[in-house]
Amino acid sequence: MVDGIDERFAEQVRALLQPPTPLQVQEYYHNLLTERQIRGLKVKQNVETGKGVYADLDFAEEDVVLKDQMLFGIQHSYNKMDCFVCSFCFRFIGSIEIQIGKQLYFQSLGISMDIEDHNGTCSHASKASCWSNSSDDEGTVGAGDSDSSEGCAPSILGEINPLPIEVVESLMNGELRLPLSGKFALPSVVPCPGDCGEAYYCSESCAKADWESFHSLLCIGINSKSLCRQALKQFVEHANETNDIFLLAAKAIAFTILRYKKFKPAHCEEIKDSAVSTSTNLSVLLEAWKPISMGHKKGWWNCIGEPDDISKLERKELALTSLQFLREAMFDEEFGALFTLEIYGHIIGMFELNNLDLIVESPVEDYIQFITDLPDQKKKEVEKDIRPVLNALGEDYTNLCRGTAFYPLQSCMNHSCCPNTKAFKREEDRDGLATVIASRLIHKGEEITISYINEDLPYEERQELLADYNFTCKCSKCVRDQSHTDV
Ligand SMILES: C[S@@+](CC[C@H](N)C(=O)[O-])C[C@H]1O[C@@H](n2cnc3c(N)ncnc32)[C@H](O)[C@@H]1O
Repeated sequence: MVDGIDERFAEQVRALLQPPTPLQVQEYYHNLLTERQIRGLKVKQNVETGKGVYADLDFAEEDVVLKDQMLFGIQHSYNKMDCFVCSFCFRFIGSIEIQIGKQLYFQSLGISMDIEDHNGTCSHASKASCWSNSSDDEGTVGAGDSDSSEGCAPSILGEINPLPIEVVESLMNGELRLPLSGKFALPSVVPCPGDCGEAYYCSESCAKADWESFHSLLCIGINSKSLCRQALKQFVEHANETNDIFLLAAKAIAFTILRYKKFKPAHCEEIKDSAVSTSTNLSVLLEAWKPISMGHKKGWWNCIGEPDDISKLERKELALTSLQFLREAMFDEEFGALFTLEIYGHIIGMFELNNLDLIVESPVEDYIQFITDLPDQKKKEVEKDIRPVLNALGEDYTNLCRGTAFYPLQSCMNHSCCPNTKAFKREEDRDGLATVIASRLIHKGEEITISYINEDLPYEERQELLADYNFTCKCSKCVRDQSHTDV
């Protein structure tokens, strides 16, 4: 596939894809852990498994080992119709009424959909799917299990019965209040400073952070800093129709450009060089790219996909179409290497090898559970107001924000089929942070491991799945299972 830009920027691309030295790795993660005030962890490299995270103190079973803030994350486009969340930190925003109203609105248009968890590394139980549709008398509530991570809430949802559109609209615009919803107050909605009507936030600080880190270049609103908003719209449409991982790759590119622009004046000042040379530009670009340079990566077309996945050539063609829209929207010769197919493919490949499913539980579920658990008399009082809304929601009500995200520390954790931690959201984890919990006692000095797959599968199936990550697992369980297979 001929691509002139790739040839022109070949040298810079080589520099960007050069793996960091052990010293650079050590420095980067030391600074990251210090800045984020994360205690008890170290990142070290070893010859066999590359970077890994190690315990720097003892952790008891169930201790939180890490809460990791993502570098790049997106909510899946199909999920935006069901869950209204902050575009930066992924907390639910607005109000219970807005959440329900939006979902009912898209449901009424026939375009709401939920796609169940797929092959992610983060195990999480969706309660919505196991709610029974108890259409019996109002007010009768079973003594259900209220454990949010596993139990099935006793339902007071009735037959599906759509609400008139005026009622749905009054939920969305705040005119209609649901009983006792004030107990589940959510942050007010802050609109995008670029006025795109696509991104919303839980606070001014999230809006600012998103604008400065990514969104100013990716916004399709009137204050966008991109070169061509039309091309951006086409880029987004293409990504939504094909693979929304392109939206995440665009975030990684925008992030690097914005850092480049921020670092460059200071860098030029430092070297007192007004006629800035190509090598200066490259060193600024390498600095801006550093967080991405640390991620384990290979070209998207060289990642092994599912057997029925698209071919290498199809991946390249798809990525090139996407990249062409992005070039039109924000190409600049100064950091042209970021717009080569080689770099685009490696960013996507990095996400393929490292990403974690982004999952945040909805407060609407807490609200419905709360109503369900009310004493009979109180429930009878509120049911006449809430029953029509619950019946309109129906059983397929979606209660999870779903997306995908790249986390700088969690992505350094190596795999084991007998891991000592699990990536797991607790009841109180209601934002986009990744939470890693100790599943047994971990001693200082031990490597922290997670499982990338379902570790309960038989040996051959585990190795087959791990082939996607390009290694053969040699953990103690695999060594034991293999010796049994060999006998
Ligand atoms: C999510 S990254 C983990 C961090 C990685 N070691 C690094 O250097 O950035 C996944 C990659 O780490 C390596 N890896 C993870 N677990 C491993 C294991 N148990 N044995 C060998 N290699 C492993 C594989 O190359 C895999 O594709």
